Amino acid sequence: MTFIPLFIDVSGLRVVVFGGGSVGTRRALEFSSAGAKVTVVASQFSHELEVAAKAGQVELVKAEVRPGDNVDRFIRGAHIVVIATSDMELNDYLASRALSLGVLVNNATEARRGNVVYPFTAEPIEGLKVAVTSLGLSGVAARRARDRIVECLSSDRYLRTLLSVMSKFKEELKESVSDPKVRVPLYFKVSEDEVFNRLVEQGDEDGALRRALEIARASLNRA
Ligand SMILES: C[C@@]1(CC(=O)O)C2=NC(=C\c3[nH]c(c(CCC(=O)O)c3CC(=O)O)Cc3[nH]c(c(CC(=O)O)c3CCC(=O)O)/C=C3\N/C(=C\2)[C@@H](CCC(=O)O)[C@]3(C)CC(=O)O)/[C@H]1CCC(=O)O
Ligand SMILES: NC(=O)c1ccc[n+]([C@@H]2O[C@H](COP(=O)([O-])OP(=O)(O)OC[C@H]3O[C@@H](n4cnc5c(N)ncnc54)[C@H](O)[C@@H]3O)[C@@H](O)[C@H]2O)c1
Repeated sequence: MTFIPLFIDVSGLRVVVFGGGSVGTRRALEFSSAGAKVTVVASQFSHELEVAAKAGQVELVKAEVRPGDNVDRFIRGAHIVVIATSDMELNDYLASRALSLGVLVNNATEARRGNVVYPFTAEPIEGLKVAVTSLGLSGVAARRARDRIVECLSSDRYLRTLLSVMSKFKEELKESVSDPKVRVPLYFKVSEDEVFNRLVEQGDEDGALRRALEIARASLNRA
């Protein structure tokens, strides 16, 4: 089994969450605040979910489900199914039904009995979004790894300046050079230039951007 990392815009997607306890609540609210249409199926719901349902943020379906029940009626039409009940046998059953219906499955109780894993994340650091997972091996280790990456990125002035300068450079180049085959080599050329890197290191955004544009102009004039 190979998991590849993706960042997904879930707005407008239909998400069905089985389980309305602490994990089901967290997932349902996160998907809902990212714009997904969320339905939670569970025998009991947290207070938070009831409040969210009253505010129209999630839909609640109260049902006691057993392995072997017809659960396809809940799953059909969903893009993503989240499995987070406290009944392990039921979770296995739900996972196998959802997988056989071709739906993306996030199994919060056993990562590899699903095909989407929920990573440890952080607020974007200067535009960089971090997500780390151990694919269920150890959440404790994955959380520590996330914290270390965040610490490292937050104190890295070079990277912060580089991101800001390169995004502006890219914007300018996209306006004047329509062919990406011409644009992209310029990004690499700039990122390897010693003077450019020194300016970035010094946090001189304006100077670094000027240098990048100079390099681009010189290359384009030569071509
Ligand atoms: C990121 C975060 C997202 C989220 O859940 O929202 C997340 N776990 C978080 C919290 C958390 N997890 C656990 C506790 C209880 C206390 C503790 O143990 O610390 C708490 C704390 C709490 O709940 O508050 C224990 C636990 N976690 C899993 C199992 C089942 C198992 O491992 O079999 C067990 C029981 C283990 C056992 O019984 O032994 C499984 C998963 N947890 C994952 C993600 C996925 C891959 C993780 C990886 O990279 O390996 C995966 C596979 C689920 C998935 O893919 O959906 C969230 C971060 C919040 C933050 O940012 O700090
Ligand atoms: N972050 C994570 O990914 C993480 C963290 C902790 C635990 N877990 C796993 O997730 C599972 C759920 O954890 P929790 O803390 O949310 O549990 P919880 O006890 O708070 O909630 C369980 C939910 O499942 C529902 N449920 C149980 N049996 C049901 C049935 N037969 N039909 C319908 N609904 C049923 C309950 O009504 C409740 O809403 C745990 O068993 C654990 O394996 C994952």
